[in-house]
Amino acid sequence: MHILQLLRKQSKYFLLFVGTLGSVNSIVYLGLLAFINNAVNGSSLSFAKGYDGWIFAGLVLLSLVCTKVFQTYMVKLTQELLLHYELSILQQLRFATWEAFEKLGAQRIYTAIGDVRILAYIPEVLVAVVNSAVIIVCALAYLFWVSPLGGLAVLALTGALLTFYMWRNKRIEKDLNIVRDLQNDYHQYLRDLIYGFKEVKMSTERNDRIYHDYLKENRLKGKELGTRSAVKYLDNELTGTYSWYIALGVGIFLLPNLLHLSLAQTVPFIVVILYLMGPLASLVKIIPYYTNVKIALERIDGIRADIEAEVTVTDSFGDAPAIKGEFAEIRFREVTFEYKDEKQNKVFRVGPVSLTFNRGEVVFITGGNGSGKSTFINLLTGLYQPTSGTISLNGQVIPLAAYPHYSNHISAIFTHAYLFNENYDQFDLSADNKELSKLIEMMELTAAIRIGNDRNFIDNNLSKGQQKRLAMIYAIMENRDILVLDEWAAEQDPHFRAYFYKRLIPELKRRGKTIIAVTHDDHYFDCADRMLKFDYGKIVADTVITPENAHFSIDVCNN
Ligand SMILES: Nc1ncnc2c1ncn2[C@@H]1O[C@H](COP(=O)(O)OP(=O)(O)OP(=O)(O)O)[C@@H](O)[C@H]1O
Repeated sequence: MHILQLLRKQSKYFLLFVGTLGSVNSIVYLGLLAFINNAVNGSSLSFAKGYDGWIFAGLVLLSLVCTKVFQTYMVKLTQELLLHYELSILQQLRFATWEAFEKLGAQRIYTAIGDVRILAYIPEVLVAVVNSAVIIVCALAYLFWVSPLGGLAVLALTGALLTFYMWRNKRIEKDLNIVRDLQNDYHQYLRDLIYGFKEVKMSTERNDRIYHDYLKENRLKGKELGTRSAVKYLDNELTGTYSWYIALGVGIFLLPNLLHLSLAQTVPFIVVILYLMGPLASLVKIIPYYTNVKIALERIDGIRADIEAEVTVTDSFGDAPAIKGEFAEIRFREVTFEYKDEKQNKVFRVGPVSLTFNRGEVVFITGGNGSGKSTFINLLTGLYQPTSGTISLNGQVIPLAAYPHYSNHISAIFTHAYLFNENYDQFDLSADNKELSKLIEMMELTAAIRIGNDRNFIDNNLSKGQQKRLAMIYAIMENRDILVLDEWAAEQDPHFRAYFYKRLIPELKRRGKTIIAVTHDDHYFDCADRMLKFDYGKIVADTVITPENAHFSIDVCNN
C-alpha cells in the first residue's frame, strides 16, 4: 500500500493536516521570498513599510509553529500506525492454524515484525517531502511572477534533477531489495551458527563452509550492494548540489553579460536558486529513507496478504460448543489429512482413520519413521483440521471453527517441547504450593529448578530430559482430561523411563486421565491398554492389550 493511502486510512484528518501545513507554509515561504528579494534590492513592500523586520519574524514563527504541529501530528500518527501494524500481524497470527503457520514460516514473521520498525521513518520522510515540495512550488511560482524566463530555466533544472533522482532511485531500489533478501538469509545462517554451534564445532569442513560460503559470501555481497547504493545516493547529493552551484554561477556571472542585464535584474533568480538549495538537499537526503519505508511496506503487505489468505478468523475464538457431561470419548470417523506441495499435489496422506479413544484409556502409538504418527498427533490435538471426515468429542462433531476449543481439552507434550519464559498459564508457582513441590519431587527436579521467585516462573537451565519432565509438571498442573505425549520418554534415562511407564502412567490413569502416547519403548508396551500401529499413514493394527495377549500384541506392534 502506498504511504499516503496508508496514512489516510489511519487518520481521516491526514489530508486536512497536509493541506493546512502546505497552504500556511506556501504563504510563509512566498512572503519570505518577497521580503528577502526586496531587502536585497533595497526596496520594500508598500504595505509593510517600517514593519518589514516584524513581519519577517512573524512569518518565520508561523512557519515554525505550523511545522512543529505537523511534525508532532506525524509522529503520533506513525506511532499509531506502528502499533496497529505490529498488533494486527500478531493478532492475525494467533488465529492462524498450525498448518498455516508452517506454511508462513517463522523467519518471514520475524522479518515482517522487523520491517514494521522501519515505518518509524515516515514522519521524517513526510515532513521533508511536504516542506520541500511547498518551498519548491512557491519559489518557482515567485520566479515565474518576477522573471518568466528565469522561472522556466529553474523549472527545467529542477525537473531534470528530480527525474534523474527518481530514475536512479528505481535502480537503487532493486539493489536495496536484494540487500533485504541477503539480510534475511544472513539471519538464518547466523541462527544456524549460534543454535547449531556444537554441530559446527564437530566438523572443521562444516565450520569453514558455513563461514566462507555462506556468512562471508553473504556479507561480501551485502557490502558490494550496500556500497553501490550508498555511492549512488551520495552521487545524487553531489549532482544536486553542484548543478545548483552551476546555476548560481550562470545567474551571477553569465546571465548579466549574455543578456546585458544588471546584477539587480538577476537577483530574484539568484535568491531563488539559493532558497531552493536547502529543500532540494533535504529531499535528496530523504530519498533512501523513503525507499526503505516503501520496501518495508511492500514486504509487510506481502506477508499480511499471505496471512489473510490462510487465516479466516481474526477477532475471536467464538463460543465453545457446549459439550455434554464429563469427557467420555473422542471419535474419529473416516478422518484423513493430506500434505500437499505448492502445486496442490498430494505428497502424503494419513488415514482414513476411524476409531474411538475412551476415557481413562492408555493408548500407545507405534510405527516406523515417517509412518504418520506425528501427523496423527497433530490431528488428535486439533492442531491440524481433517482434510475429510470428522472428529467428535462426546458424540458432538467438532466444527472447523471450534478446533481451538477442542484443543483446550487436551494437554500435549510434543517431541520438541517448548518451555515458555513467562508463566502465561498463571500456574501457582509459589514455594508454598504443596502440589507443585510434590510434582517437582516426583520428577526428581528438586535440585535442578528454583521456584518462588518474583516473576513467578520456574528458572531453568535444564537438560532435554529434565525439560520434558518440567513440561510434564506443567501438563499435570493444566489438569485436562486427555494427555497426549509424543516420544516423551525418548530423552529420559532408564531409571526415569521405567518410572514413567510403571509409576507415572498408572498414577495418571488412576486420576482418570486418558493418555495417548507415541512410543518406541517395546519393553513397556504391556503398560498400555491398547496399541495402535501406523504404517504409510494407515493404522495397520489396533490391539487391546490383555495379560494374555500382551506378548503377542507386542510382537504385532513390532513387526
Ligand atoms: N509439514 C509437512 N509438509 C509436508 N510433508 C510433511 C510435513 N510433515 C510431515 N510430512 C511428511 O509426512 C510423512 C509423515 O510424517 P510424520 O512426521 O507424521 O511421521 P512420524 O511417523 O511421526 O515420523 P517420525 O517417527 O520420524 O517422527 C512423512 O513422509 C513426512 O515427510
